[in-house]
Amino acid sequence: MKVAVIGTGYVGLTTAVSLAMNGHHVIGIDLVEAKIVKLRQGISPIYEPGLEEALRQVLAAGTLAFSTQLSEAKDADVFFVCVGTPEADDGTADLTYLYSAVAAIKEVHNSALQKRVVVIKSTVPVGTGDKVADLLDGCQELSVASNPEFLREGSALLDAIEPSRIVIGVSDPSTGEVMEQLYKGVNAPRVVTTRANAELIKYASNAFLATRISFMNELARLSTALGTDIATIAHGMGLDSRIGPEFLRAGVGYGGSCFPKDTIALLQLAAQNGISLSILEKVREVNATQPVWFLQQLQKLVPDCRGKRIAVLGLAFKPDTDDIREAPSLSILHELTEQGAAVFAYDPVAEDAVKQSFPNVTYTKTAEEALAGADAALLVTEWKECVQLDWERIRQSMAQPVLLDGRNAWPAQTVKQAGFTYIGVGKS
Ligand SMILES: NC(=O)c1ccc[n+]([C@@H]2O[C@H](COP(=O)([O-])OP(=O)(O)OC[C@H]3O[C@@H](n4cnc5c(N)ncnc54)[C@H](O)[C@@H]3O)[C@@H](O)[C@H]2O)c1
Ligand SMILES: O=c1ccn([C@@H]2O[C@H](COP(=O)(O)OP(=O)(O)O[C@H]3O[C@H](CO)[C@@H](O)[C@H](O)[C@H]3O)[C@@H](O)[C@H]2O)c(=O)[nH]1
Repeated sequence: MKVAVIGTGYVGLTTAVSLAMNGHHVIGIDLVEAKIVKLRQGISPIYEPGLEEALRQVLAAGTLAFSTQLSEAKDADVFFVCVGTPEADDGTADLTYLYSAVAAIKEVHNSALQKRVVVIKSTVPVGTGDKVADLLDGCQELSVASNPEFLREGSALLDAIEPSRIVIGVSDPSTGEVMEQLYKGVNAPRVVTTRANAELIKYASNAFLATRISFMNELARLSTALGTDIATIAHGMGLDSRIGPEFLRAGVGYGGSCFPKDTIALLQLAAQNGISLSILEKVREVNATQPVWFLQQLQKLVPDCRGKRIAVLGLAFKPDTDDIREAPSLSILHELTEQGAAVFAYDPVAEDAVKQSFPNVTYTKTAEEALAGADAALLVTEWKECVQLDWERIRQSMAQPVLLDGRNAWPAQTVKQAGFTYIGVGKS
């Protein structure tokens, strides 16, 4: 099929590459010319292991092309809308990009006889698909499907190729058939339902995952008070198949481009409908205070950070991405610099994104460099470069052997044996 993918961020780019790998003829569209220029050269504007290689393969095979002009894709059978839906000032999802993409489709699409589908992949509030259908009312051959995306940054392409499920929201069977043709050969359970259900499945999934994390983070605070080990507790809980092992890792809090904005958007959607999602409110509150709680643990060991050299390892909101949107590292850097600490930070790929906001931080080329001479070290993102370290050498290079493990990823026993004072999140 001929497919236009509008927006070449995480979702658009991985959608375009995976569809092209599946034999569709795909054209990726973005307003930002610099992105398109790079993409045409096989350079991915986002960092993810393996993504650039896959991009180059489909470019070479001729199944994927890029343009700034949607008119070049006017013959597409399917228009994927993958533009951002960021948090507006009031916490609702800002649909400006989405509606302008829809207007562009309406303007360029080639009013042929065959059916064409506008697929909303962006995360949007319940009712948006119906509004888009209303906007396209005059275009008989265009129908609208909601097809939310569940990929995770860092493994986005793999998640697009092998999704956990394909959720398709449609209002007529023939649109469902086009979607089925599009995903032919993709081995994943299907949920074919209404657009509204599909839209809510997306928000509910993210809200539930965020809830698990905040539940474990709050429990970690109790675990610290009791002297128990949250990782062992999570393991014991996760063996129950009704609970499962995923998303039970306590840490410095969740970040990223999705959980923060999608939880507030869901709260606002509920409020607009007269419903209070009080559990979700707490989830956000716990997440906002988790970096604060973490720094209180540092205070136990370093009561006054003024003039102290503090190493911060990891800045991206999670490993294998250069995304720093809503990363817990940002509030940690802010607080430490406010307190007058001399902060030495290391991240294998996210340094440039952070630099502008924190010019007073010293950025190092290796984790070892950040740790040398430090009075304490904080693990904020569990990059392998920040976790697999020669602890004997680090012990000798640090001014004070103090480790605060914000991801429970350092080997607690090993570092203690090497002479470090170690504190994790909900474990000591
Ligand atoms: N990032 C994720 O992991 C993820 C996962 C699942 C769902 N989502 C959802 O998918 C959507 C996109 O997320 P993202 O992270 O890829 O966003 P992004 O902001 O990284 O990328 C969006 C891209 O769309 C482009 N764009 C905006 N308006 C356009 C237009 N009219 N025509 C062409 N291009 C246009 C922008 O220039 C940008 O490159 C959001 O709704 C998000 O919530 C994101
Ligand atoms: O047990 C855990 C798991 C994750 N995290 C943190 O949670 C955040 C989000 O992680 P993850 O969900 O892996 O990354 P995202 O790429 O933001 O993916 C989420 O958000 C996407 C955008 O909507 C969805 O598509 C995905 O299904 C959903 O997992 C990160 O800061 C992680 O460090 C924890 O603290 N503990």
